[in-house]
Amino acid sequence: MKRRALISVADKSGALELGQTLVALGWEILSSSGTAKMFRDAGVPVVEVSDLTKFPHILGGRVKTLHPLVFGGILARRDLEADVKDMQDHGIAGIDMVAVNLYPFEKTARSGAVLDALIENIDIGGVALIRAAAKNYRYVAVMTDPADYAPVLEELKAEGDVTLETRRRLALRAFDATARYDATIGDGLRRELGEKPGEDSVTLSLVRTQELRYGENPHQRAGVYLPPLADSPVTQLAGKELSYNNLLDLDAAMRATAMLQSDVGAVVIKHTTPCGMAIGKTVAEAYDRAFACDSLSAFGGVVGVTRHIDLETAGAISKHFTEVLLCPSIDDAALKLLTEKRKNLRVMTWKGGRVFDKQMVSTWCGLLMQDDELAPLPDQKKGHWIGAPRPDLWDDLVLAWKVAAVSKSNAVAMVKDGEAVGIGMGFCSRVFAVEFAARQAGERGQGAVMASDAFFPFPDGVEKAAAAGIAAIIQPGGSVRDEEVAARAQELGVSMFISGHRTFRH
Ligand SMILES: NC(=O)c1ncn([C@@H]2O[C@H](COP(=O)(O)O)[C@@H](O)[C@H]2O)c1NC=O
Repeated sequence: MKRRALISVADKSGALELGQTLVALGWEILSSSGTAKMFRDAGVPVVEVSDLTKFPHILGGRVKTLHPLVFGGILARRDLEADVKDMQDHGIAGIDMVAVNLYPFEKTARSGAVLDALIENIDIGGVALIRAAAKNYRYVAVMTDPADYAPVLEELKAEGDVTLETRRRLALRAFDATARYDATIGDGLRRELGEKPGEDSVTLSLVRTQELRYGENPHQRAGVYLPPLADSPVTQLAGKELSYNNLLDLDAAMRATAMLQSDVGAVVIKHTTPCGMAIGKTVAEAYDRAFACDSLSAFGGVVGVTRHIDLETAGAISKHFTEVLLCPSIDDAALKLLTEKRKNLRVMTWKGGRVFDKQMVSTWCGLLMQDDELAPLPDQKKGHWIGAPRPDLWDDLVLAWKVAAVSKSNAVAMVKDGEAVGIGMGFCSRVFAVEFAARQAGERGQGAVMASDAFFPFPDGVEKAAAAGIAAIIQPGGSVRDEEVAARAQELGVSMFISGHRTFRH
């Protein structure tokens, strides 16, 4: 008996050669209407599915291959007596190979098509054919990608058959392909219908869009993965390929510049946390001030700015070694200067936007997911002052709040005149964070303000801040010792604003 292949493909590349070779090897080809026409036009013998089933393609192609003579031929277990009897009783002939690729839902969604077009590009029969063939891989070879044709044909010629090992591998890939297809449909329809994904169970399909040279360390393999319908929100204009650690720092720079968005601001990130952050009248000024906070640590940092980069800013940035520069846009002349002076500098533009609404962290206990919101800003109407209100220091308090909110916990930030002068971050004790920030600030701590990303568990952090010359503190409150802490601040003449919310970043 002739072996039979069902070929039903939306993407017809390579399909003609596949059919021709199979026919030359003595196979019979079975195809749906468009694919059958392609074979007929090229003079390749083909049986159209509707001729086999004696049932026409109906509903404009919505039902073409969905028929027991097709699915029976794919799903029958050739060595099971009951299945063989069913095949004989119903005149079903076996189908030994299925080559199917699906209606281009992803391409249609990316083209901005409306709902009707999206719906018509949801493949039903093709997915069923693939799943049936993959389920019955012990007897059937399934190909879902034109790249499969050549190696499978070669094996067929060399071995006289597609080996079980190959059929198994193809089947597993096929199930991945249909899962990815359905996840993409879910994403595309959700987007079109303005629905948010559910939270009880999450279907994520991710495609590796970039293979990274290595991960956090050279012995770790790594890559960047995106959902099929998502694009990276950043564009690289110059420099070496981003590394894994660059991407982590870039994320921190995106968050920090988003926090600074209402101002002309700049941030320098090291190890996913700011080592300088400031606002200024110009981007160049903001950058110089951000750099000055901790110029030692800023070496090899990731710089983010909130406004267009002109030649003056490029001149300022080019003075120092920077790994990555993130900006909304940049002058051609500024880019030229930067790339001439700093060949490896990766220049990235970002107009806003991000890939996921949820922040996902993989732990040894499972994937943690949380809302990925920017920290809420303090509001004088919602929080309250302890001691004398200092509206004159409010702008600095808000900036300090922003710096602490994007810094690693435990974090405190000291700010004076629109510029971070000391950032204590990543400490296990809040009092150590204050000591570190105070050491960095030195004389500049006199009359500065300080933000803390969480409450003070004891008065000691406030005492250290007062000793550094801090005039006002902003903190969430919420400690059992809040009253003791507030009383100490008043004794020391430090005004305190209680904002009401915490901004941990572990
Ligand atoms: N409805 C069906 O019975 C059906 N069977 C196969 N297809 C798809 O039809 C496409 C090929 O169609 P044609 O050979 O007519 O160009 C393939 O992408 C295949 O996945 C179908 N179409 C969609 O569901």
